[in-house]
Amino acid sequence: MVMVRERRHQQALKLPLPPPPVAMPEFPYHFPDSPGTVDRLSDLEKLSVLGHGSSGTVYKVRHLRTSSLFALKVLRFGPNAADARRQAAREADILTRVDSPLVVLCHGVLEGSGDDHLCLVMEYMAGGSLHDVLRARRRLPEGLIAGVARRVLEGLRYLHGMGVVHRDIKPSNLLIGSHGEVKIADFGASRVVAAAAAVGPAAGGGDDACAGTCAYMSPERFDSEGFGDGGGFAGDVWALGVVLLECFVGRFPLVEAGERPDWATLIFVVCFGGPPAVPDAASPEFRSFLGRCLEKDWRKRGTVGELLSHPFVAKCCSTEGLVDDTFYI
Ligand SMILES: Nc1ncnc2c1ncn2[C@@H]1O[C@H](COP(=O)(O)OP(=O)(O)OP(=O)(O)O)[C@@H](O)[C@H]1O
Repeated sequence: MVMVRERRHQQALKLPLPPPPVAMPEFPYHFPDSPGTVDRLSDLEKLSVLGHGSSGTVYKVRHLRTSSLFALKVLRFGPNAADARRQAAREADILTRVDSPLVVLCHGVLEGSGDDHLCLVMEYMAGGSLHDVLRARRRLPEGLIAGVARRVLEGLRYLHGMGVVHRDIKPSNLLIGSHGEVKIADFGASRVVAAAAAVGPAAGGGDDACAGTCAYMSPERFDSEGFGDGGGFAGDVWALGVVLLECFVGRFPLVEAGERPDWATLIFVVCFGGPPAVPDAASPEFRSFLGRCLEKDWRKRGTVGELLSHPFVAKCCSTEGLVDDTFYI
């Protein structure tokens, strides 16, 4: 094994290319075709804090002239401002490309008063995130999980078709509208790869293997040498599988209850452990679906297209129950 690894290192004369430079767009960024464009921070009134993330705070805001509600995501550039700016520019660049009811839309990208933060004016999602729902309800019934799976797969089909790999699918990045509709949010870790490569699971995953949240990372993102590089799109499918299993068991499913999913523990479990355990209570269809998402070899993992015709998601589409108490266990 050591010899094989040594030989692999000797052959690895190709260095990964540096990431392509991301041009900083001019702010305020205008979305020419969007009637809901917001181009001045002073037009927005802060109403409340919706949540905090690693890159900043999200506020619920009202547009003074139209009374429309938005979520204002304030990205703060800390001491490592150049990296954070590059990431924000990348996120803004992707947001300007996407336009789908399956994705949380952006209505403006604005500079704050200083140059230490950037504001994204996002579609307001009244139901919060899937993370909020799980915190309140702990577990979801299979019918709702199937609905979430279908929506996220449709969103991934749209994004992957445009060459966008999300790379951070997790409960707090799946937002819920007032009628329970699920949309994919947060493109801070995403990459655009060649759209032509997006038809299969084999497209490259980009430069920094660690972008996004490591808890939902696939084996090939933890160890591209051992599992083979090229899990960009397939990595989103793995993350979806972990999210759905979490919805079923009511806690992060890859470690024991009470154990912290730190980097070392996760590498051990994800790369060296067996396939994630699915409780006996899961139906055969759900079990089979999870097995296709959580296949450790990305080459054998289910593709988005295949999973959309899987019996588990083919029979149910509704996610209305995410905002309706009577649906819960
Ligand atoms: N468009 C939105 N509408 C309603 N609530 C939102 C919206 N965007 C974010 N939120 C809320 O704000 C919280 C923080 O979002 P944010 O994207 O900053 O961080 P995160 O995804 O939770 O974590 P991190 O960015 O560290 O991975 C979310 O969990 C969600 O509850």
